[in-house]
Amino acid sequence: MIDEKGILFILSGPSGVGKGTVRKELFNRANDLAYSISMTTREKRSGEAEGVDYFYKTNEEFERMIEAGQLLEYARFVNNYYGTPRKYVEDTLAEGKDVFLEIEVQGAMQVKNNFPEGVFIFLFPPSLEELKNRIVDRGTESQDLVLKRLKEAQNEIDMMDAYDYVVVNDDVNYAVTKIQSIIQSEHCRRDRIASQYKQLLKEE
Ligand SMILES: Nc1nc2c(ncn2[C@@H]2O[C@H](COP(=O)(O)OP(=O)(O)O)[C@@H](O)[C@H]2O)c(=O)[nH]1
Ligand SMILES: Nc1ncnc2c1ncn2[C@@H]1O[C@H](COP(=O)(O)OP(=O)(O)O)[C@@H](O)[C@H]1O
Repeated sequence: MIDEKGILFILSGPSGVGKGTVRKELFNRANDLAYSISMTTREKRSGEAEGVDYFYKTNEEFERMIEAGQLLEYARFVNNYYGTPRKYVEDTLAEGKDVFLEIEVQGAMQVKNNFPEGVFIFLFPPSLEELKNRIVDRGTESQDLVLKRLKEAQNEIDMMDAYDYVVVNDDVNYAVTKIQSIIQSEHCRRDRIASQYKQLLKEE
């Protein structure tokens, strides 16, 4: 294989659409993807653990990482910072392993600038009403924050055209199967490009 680097997959979409749920199910099904655990300044929710769901940082620590260029992308989302550790992603891709990011839309757009060869997947709600129900039913946000997240969702949906794929999250299992198909297709596409390249080398 000519290109032995892993492929970077980015799953994004509005808050409450089911990114976390879909990502967890994707990683439950045996595969050799590496999940990049993000840094955040938001408070740990009950049931979450350091180094599993996020690396929890203070504002000061996070801003020091930004200044030191340690983040591949970062965004402020509903009054908190969220960011992707650059070194983990670059080292893992260099080892030939695929890396999977689950991030919000502003950050995904930064990754698109730095890593245009990444594969961008937008998770789409069956309807806005259903999106609202999911955020409310999850019960992690106050009413004020639910409204903030919904307002943000409208802006995020406007960015959908910038993505390579749109997956409707009507049913978790079906959405995960579609994402697995995208991963397989992208490997076949990469192999095709590699085989064309090999052919070119032979002809030289
Ligand atoms: N830009 C960026 N967004 C992230 C990162 N990690 C998580 N997010 C996104 O930040 C948003 C808020 O995450 P969180 O507070 O965990 O809430 P939830 O995902 O809605 O349950 C979600 O859209 C996440 O996908 C990251 O490293 N960078
Ligand atoms: N396909 C689905 N059908 C019904 N409920 C879902 C589905 N996917 C996720 N949910 C629920 O919606 C809520 C938000 O999901 P979550 O994964 O936290 O979203 P996100 O990470 O995008 O903010 C959760 O309560 C989750 O159980």
